[in-house]
Formats: sequence, structure tokens, C-alpha cells
Amino acid sequence: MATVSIEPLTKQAFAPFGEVIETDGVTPLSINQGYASRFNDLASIDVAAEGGQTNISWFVASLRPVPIAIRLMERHPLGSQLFMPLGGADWLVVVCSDPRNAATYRAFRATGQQGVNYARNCWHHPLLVLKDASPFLVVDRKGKGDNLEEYWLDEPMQLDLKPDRHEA
Ligand SMILES: NC(=O)N[C@@H](O)C(=O)O
Ligand code: NI
Repeated sequence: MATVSIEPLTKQAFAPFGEVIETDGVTPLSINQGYASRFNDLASIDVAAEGGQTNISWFVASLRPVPIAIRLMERHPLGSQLFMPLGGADWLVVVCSDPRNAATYRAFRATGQQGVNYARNCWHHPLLVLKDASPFLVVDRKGKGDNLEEYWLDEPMQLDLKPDRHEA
């Protein structure tokens, strides 16, 4: 079974797949008479295709059996999809440029202070968490049209997750 090694999530590494939402490296605007800092314009929401509108959701994601097997990849042809963790736990992001080609798969470990915005049409694995019942704010598209394409792998791939890497 092919394995995918896990690398730290950085803006640069994730750039081909979308944006990383984080405050590191961002100079905030001082707002509200100095009583707040605004880390501004962190992601582009791309949901207007075919009359789409912005959909704000709250996900609560469960742990999957370990070792985590990658059996399915998906993409959203009509819109971007943003995940921002709310519970402070690390989580996992798995993407690829061609779901039929194992060599194109990339896996990232995101901190609880990092979100991602998958670009429209970016192949990704559905939400993967390292702590059970992890809450996320999700910004994606609602509206007409088929916004989900799935690819079931002939042979599942395995995430090279060190056993102790699940959160308590
Ligand atoms: N199904 C759903 O709303 N979420 C997936 O698209 C996902 O990427 O988790
Ligand atoms: Ni998705």
C-alpha cells in the first residue's frame, strides 16, 4: 500500500492547492480605536459560478480508524471550500493534482491555528481530524449545479501518521 508522508502546512507548500489562513507573517490593521487587530483579506471565496452563493457551516468531525486510509478524493468544480478549526487541535489536509497518480498526493499537518481554503476544483480528502469531535467553521458554496466530483482509489493509500500523533 502506498503511503503519503505528512509535512508541515505552509503557505508556500500549499500554494498550488489554495490558501492557508493564519496570522503568522501577517501584519494586522489596528481597528476599533486600537482595541482590535484585523488580519485582513486572508482568503478569496470563489462561489459565484452558476449563481452560487456563500454557505457558512459548522462541522464537527470525528476521528477515523488508524492507520488512516485514503480511499476517496473529491473536488468542487463550482466553488472554493474553506475550513477553519475552532477547537485548537491539529488536523490533516490531503490534496493531489491527479487522484489517479499516487506521486501527486501531498499530506500536511495543520495546527489548530491554521485553516485552509481549497481552491475551486482542488482535489482534496474530506475533512480529516486528529482529535474527536473537532469543530470547524466552513465557508463554501450553495446553489444549483453539481458541485461534487468524487474519485474512489483502486488501491487505498495510507497516511504515514506516527502512532503517537493523535491528540489526547
Ligand atoms: N461534504 C462536505 O460538505 N464536505 C466535504 O466537501 C469536505 O471536504 O469535507
Ligand atoms: Ni470538500
